[in-house]
Amino acid sequence: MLEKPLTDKELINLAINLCANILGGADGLLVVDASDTSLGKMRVINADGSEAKMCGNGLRTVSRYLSEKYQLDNFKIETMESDLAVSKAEDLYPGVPTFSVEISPISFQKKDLPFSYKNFNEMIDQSIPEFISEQTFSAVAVPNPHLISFVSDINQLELKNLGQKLNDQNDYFPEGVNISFSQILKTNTLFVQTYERGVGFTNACGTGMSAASLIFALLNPDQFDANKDISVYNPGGLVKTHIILNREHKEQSEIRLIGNATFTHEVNVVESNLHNNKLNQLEITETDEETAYQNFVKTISN
Ligand SMILES: N[C@H](CCC[C@H](N)C(=O)O)C(=O)O
Repeated sequence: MLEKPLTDKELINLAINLCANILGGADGLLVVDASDTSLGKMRVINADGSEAKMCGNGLRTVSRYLSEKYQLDNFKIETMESDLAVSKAEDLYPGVPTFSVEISPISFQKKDLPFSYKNFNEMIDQSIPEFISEQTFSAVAVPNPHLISFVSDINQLELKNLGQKLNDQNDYFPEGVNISFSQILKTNTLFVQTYERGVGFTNACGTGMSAASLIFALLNPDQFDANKDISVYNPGGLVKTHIILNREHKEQSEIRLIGNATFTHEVNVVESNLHNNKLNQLEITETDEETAYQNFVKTISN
């Protein structure tokens, strides 16, 4: 714990510097604070310095950090909009610590994303020619904003162009949006690639894979088995999701994201250098966990 918390300005400067210049780059900075309501509080700062309401991959790693700090396997973590239930799960593979986290709250309302498109209040399996013709889109907040489109093949250039269009100054998503293209490989098996708000392409987006799983369950009853987890492949590997779908009140559906919480390096830094955004004297020690995760990735084939 820091002697003196970083100011928001210090956090933003540090996130931009860390994500651009350390360890070959990172998607964002996770901040663990004390909490009055849960075991700890997580804040998410994107690589561009913007703050997000939620980070699914981040919540799993913060869960592991707090689980090991307090020797607990089931607890809650405070996030911007709600305190979320997290639990240690069975390792996906030897040497791959795994956590299951609640992804919530869920909203399809335009005010919660926010988006504006014609007089729509929701955007579900909607043809939006202004985005990409012959493709349908669904928008959901978990609670950060996601735009999901199911495709037969992922056109990365189209995904990048749409990602840039809807995260630059635009009238559709004034606060930007994470965009995922997803393929349905077979029953309860997806591939998801995400262009993330505030970052760009990442290996995996936990909330993106969670949002895609929920929309998949909603739109594909014939390929969704509610009694089983969904396997979600991504450019970086695999996670599982579990969806409890409430068709009558879809915002009361439940999402659990289950996946690795891999600490690739330990980084020690003098606190004053965090406040001054000086990262030229870091003490970095690599762990063997990335090797274990890559060994796991070798065993999965979609
Ligand atoms: N870029 C996202 C935040 C990080 C989400 C992602 N890293 C995840 O694992 O969910 C946003 O601005 O909403």
